[in-house]
Amino acid sequence: MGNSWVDTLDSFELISPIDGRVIGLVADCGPEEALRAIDASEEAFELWKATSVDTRYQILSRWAQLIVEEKNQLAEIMALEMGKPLKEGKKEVDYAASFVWWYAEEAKRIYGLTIPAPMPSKRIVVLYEPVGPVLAITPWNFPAAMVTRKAAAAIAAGCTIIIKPAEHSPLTATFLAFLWDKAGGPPGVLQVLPTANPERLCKVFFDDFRIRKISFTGSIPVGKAIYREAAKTLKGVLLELGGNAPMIVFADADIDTAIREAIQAKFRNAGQACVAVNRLYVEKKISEPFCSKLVEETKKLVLGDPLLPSTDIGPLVGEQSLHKIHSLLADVLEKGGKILCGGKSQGLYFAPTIVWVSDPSARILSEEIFGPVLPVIPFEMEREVISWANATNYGLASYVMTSDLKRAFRLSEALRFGIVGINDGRPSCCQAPFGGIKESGIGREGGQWGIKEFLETKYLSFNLD
Ligand SMILES: NC(=O)c1ccc[n+]([C@@H]2O[C@H](COP(=O)([O-])OP(=O)(O)OC[C@H]3O[C@@H](n4cnc5c(N)ncnc54)[C@H](O)[C@@H]3O)[C@@H](O)[C@H]2O)c1
Ligand SMILES: O=CCCC(=O)O
Repeated sequence: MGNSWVDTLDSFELISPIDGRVIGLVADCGPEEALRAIDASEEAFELWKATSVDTRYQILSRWAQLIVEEKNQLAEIMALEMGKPLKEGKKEVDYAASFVWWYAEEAKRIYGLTIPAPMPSKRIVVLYEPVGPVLAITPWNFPAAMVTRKAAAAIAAGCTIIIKPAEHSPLTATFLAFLWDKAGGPPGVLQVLPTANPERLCKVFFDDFRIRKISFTGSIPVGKAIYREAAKTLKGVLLELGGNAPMIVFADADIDTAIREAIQAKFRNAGQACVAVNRLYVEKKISEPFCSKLVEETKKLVLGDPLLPSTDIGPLVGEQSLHKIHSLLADVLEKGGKILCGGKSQGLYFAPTIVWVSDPSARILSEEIFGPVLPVIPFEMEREVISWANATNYGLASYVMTSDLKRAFRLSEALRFGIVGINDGRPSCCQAPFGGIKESGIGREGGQWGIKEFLETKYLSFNLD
């Protein structure tokens, strides 16, 4: 807390999904620690908001550098605490650092405005100021990038930030805080409070007027609850919630590209990504050859110990995910579907699976799978597949595979999602606006949009008469 490590009365066991072993005891922060953190955050805010953008740039750059230098260590921590394979973990560390580099630079570009006034004696000036202390609540599936995507933008804007990481991944966030300290980050600007009881801890933050913004990434039900809580003291909210991404493959697509991108978009992080393909619509006239090639490529993915460099897919994060996936598959099979490959699990290790779905009422098409299972559905008409793709309350990512330029534009405009990947299964990057519409969220992270979430607009009216 501040920049010092604090002992708590309680702790909780951190269990690795690799083999169910206890890998550590983590401080279980409660209301007392929450209040201390808010005091420190408020005190630090007065100093941090007044720092020069050069200072912010230098500290953030050093933080980014240290994150990259500790890539192997961070990847190992992620593998141990939430099961991400090392090779993916290293990519995530680069992705996490890219936000810090980006916002180190973006701090320099918080430009105000002057506006021609209605009278010769008046001047209008518009300034952007940091919103104040921020609470960030992050998920376990991208334990490094979801922290830096929020923290770097908030800190660059001049805010202070308190991070409450997910119960499955407190160590990655804590290690990032250690690196922040090492980079010369001042006390109280970035704090991490792990807990086994998020509701009890976060109530203190929700009720405290001094927290002026909540940036949340996680599931839709929790996002909605946070939205209600934030309303009590009218805090701003940034909500990055779940997805149910369609990928539509037209017969005119480059099939090798479509398969490569589908595999990438589905099996990254064992399907535990908000932008993961949840429904793969394939034009009927190519569906058979497409599926056999897709199955052939999927079978090449290596399932196993995430600490081994050859592993592509590690364990699921917990039992709850496992039960959900088995139940979604059982429902598909009951409704006439067919497993084309995979479908089996051993412990938390679930084989990469392709399943043919013939009944549109299958639950797997309307719920977020969050695991390595790819449902394939044939279609015949463009208009029909657009309406199927849009028939969801989710609105995060969507994908179109086509070589027809006119179709690419038509589909980009017709799909009601915040992100459309055109022949691209991995659109996420630090430069672009990431976020959803409908129930997938409010606001955007990344690029020039991410920093604006942490800025207020102030209007100065000068009367020179
Ligand atoms: N849109 C995005 O950018 C994005 C990115 C990653 C994950 N997600 C979504 O996150 C979900 C998976 O992550 P998850 O299982 O960790 O989600 P989750 O909603 O269960 O938990 C997310 C965070 O909220 C905390 N939390 C849970 N209940 C809370 C409460 N009552 N008060 C305060 N905090 C609470 C958790 O401890 C965790 O830190 C999926 O739906 C996925 O699509 C979205
Ligand atoms: O889980 C969703 C976040 C991953 C991403 O930023 O691509």
